[in-house]
Amino acid sequence: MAAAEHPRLLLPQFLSPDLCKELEFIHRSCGTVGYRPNVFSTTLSHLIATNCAHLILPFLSTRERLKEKVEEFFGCEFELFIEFTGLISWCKGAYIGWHSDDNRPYLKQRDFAAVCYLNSHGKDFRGGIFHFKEGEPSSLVPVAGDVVIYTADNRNIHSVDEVIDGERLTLTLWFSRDSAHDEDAKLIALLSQILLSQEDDECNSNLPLPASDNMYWFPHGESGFDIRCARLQILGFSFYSSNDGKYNISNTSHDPLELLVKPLQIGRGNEIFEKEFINSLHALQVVQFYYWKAPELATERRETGTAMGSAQHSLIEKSSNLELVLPCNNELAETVLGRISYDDANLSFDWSDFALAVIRWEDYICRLCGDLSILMPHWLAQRTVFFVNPAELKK
Ligand SMILES: O=C(O)CCC(=O)C(=O)O
Ligand SMILES: [Fe+2]
Repeated sequence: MAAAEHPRLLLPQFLSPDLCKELEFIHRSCGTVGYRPNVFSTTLSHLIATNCAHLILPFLSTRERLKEKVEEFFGCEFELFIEFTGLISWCKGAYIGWHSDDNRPYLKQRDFAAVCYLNSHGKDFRGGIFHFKEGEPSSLVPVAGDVVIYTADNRNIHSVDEVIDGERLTLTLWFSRDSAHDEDAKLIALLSQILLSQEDDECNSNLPLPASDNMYWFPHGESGFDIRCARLQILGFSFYSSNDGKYNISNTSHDPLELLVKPLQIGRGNEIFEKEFINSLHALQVVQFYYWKAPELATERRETGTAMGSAQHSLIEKSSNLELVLPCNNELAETVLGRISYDDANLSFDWSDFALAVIRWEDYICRLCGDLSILMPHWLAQRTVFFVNPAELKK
């Protein structure tokens, strides 16, 4: 069958390995339960709504590069709007049968799809192979950095095999010709609200604020798990009460999940890290940042022969009454989220590297917040969220 009957485009290695890791860090720190069983997602509006507007910056240049590619390939320059941008992960048991992406009355506005693979089949997950019903290529094995673009109509009916193990992560975008579905307009509206509410509250402006608990709850029969607990737990950490048990479960008459929005500490093995985090999402973001940077931190330590973070932290010996007892089925969490692989599978956890990661995370967030404050007035004036190097604007 001729290619024109099934218009699609493959862009191998369109995203750099480090960008794939950065987006993975964002998803694992900020993601919520998704729209289908065993699927998790992080949308740009969710990032803005949870006080992490600065974390939309790493998406922007790829978003624009993809829109240009789609317009050029399908010959519709300057006609398209981005309808949706999101990180979507599929865990054990997730799959989708034959469908086109515009196959519901409320999805008719979708004209094109771009799926960017952020991790790789075989290494990070098993199953999850993509198939087109007709035309070539008939199957795609996800490889981190690769992108597939296709029309959202029935010329590109496709399916994804069930994920057997691990977490399959993509950055997925849909494009529309209909300006009523312009994602930027929604983002600008949200950003303007946030800007207004932040005027009186400067100091906490770059720490994550959790959404409602149900957005993090993965239900399973009578039990389930909170994704914030699960993500920490599968890496070997637990949450601990700070303030000598002031917030511990026995002192709370409310829902134990409320402890996740209060100050807390984290621990591992017999040790609790002394730093207090403002809430579970703050702690989770720093832990995920550590895992993004861990290979580079370990190399630095080996090369310089010193643990640079060692001067900057102290550990408290664990006392069991401080561990937060939360309603999380850990066994289920491990089954659903699977084993996590890192670049260097032999990398062992190191608290002094972690302490250094805390400092590097603060620098990273400060840089993004600085960039955001330069870009935001331009976005609000032009009613679109665009990428430009902030240094260019300062000139
Ligand atoms: O993740 C993929 O490879 C495609 C997912 C898909 O078909 C969809 O979300 O509609
Ligand atoms: Fe699809």
